[in-house]
Amino acid sequence: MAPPKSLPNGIPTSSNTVQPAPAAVPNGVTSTGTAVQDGAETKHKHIWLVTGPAGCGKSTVAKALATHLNMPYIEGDEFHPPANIEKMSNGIPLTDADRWDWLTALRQESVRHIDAGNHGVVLTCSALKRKYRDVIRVAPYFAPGVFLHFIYLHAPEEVLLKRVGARQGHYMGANMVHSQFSILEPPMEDETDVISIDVSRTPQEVMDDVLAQVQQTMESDE
Ligand SMILES: Nc1ncnc2c1ncn2[C@@H]1O[C@H](COP(=O)(O)OP(=O)(O)O)[C@@H](O)[C@H]1O
Ligand SMILES: O=C(O)[C@H](O)[C@@H](O)[C@H](O)[C@H](O)COP(=O)(O)O
Repeated sequence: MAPPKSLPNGIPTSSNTVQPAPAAVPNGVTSTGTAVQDGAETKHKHIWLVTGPAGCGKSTVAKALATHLNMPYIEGDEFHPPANIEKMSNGIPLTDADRWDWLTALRQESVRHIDAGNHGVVLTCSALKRKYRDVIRVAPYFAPGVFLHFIYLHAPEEVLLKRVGARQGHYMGANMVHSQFSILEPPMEDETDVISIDVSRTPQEVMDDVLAQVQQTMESDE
């Protein structure tokens, strides 16, 4: 399939050029049953994208999942240009325009890891709006055969407010949480490449659920 039409910065122009998502991108993998313990066992390559608003636990979950699956981990926060970091540090929410190049960079970095021979990759990105998720959903155009899965972490705003408030040394302050919720578009039912996880539970409960659902996703498409 030809790559979608894109803007000069490589961003697909609109949803009518971003066809892939739920139906066209298979959501699972044939595995030997040991896939979750050893990702190298899987036949297909995977991008596991951990999403949700600030403080939902993306980094926490992604690091543990990457270790478990023996895959590289891409920390989305590290791919913001300095101008974005400065804005967020000053309590100014990013705009769509601020996010496009960042989203493309994350997609390209994921594809780069797949091209380099890794059997999969785990990355973090808030991906608050559906059109942001759609930017990543075109990854299989650039890495044919890769399967993309979103792991959407959700909890009430008050819970995340407390967690971001308690977190030390991060440019994203608690004053940014409300703006994240105000633009959040939780994945809809037709976004069938999404696993939803309630993160208002303990880290252990969250991780147990993530690993169970990841394994189930893989096995259901065997
Ligand atoms: N399930 C959880 N329960 C309590 N605290 C958590 C949980 N998951 C993560 N945290 C803590 O909440 C804060 C935000 O988590 P983090 O992984 O940085 O979120 P994100 O990457 O989505 O912004 C961190 O201080 C982290 O240790
Ligand atoms: O750890 C966090 O608090 C978030 O991951 C945060 O650092 C992320 O970079 C922003 O969410 C920027 O992107 P958005 O404004 O698109 O969420």
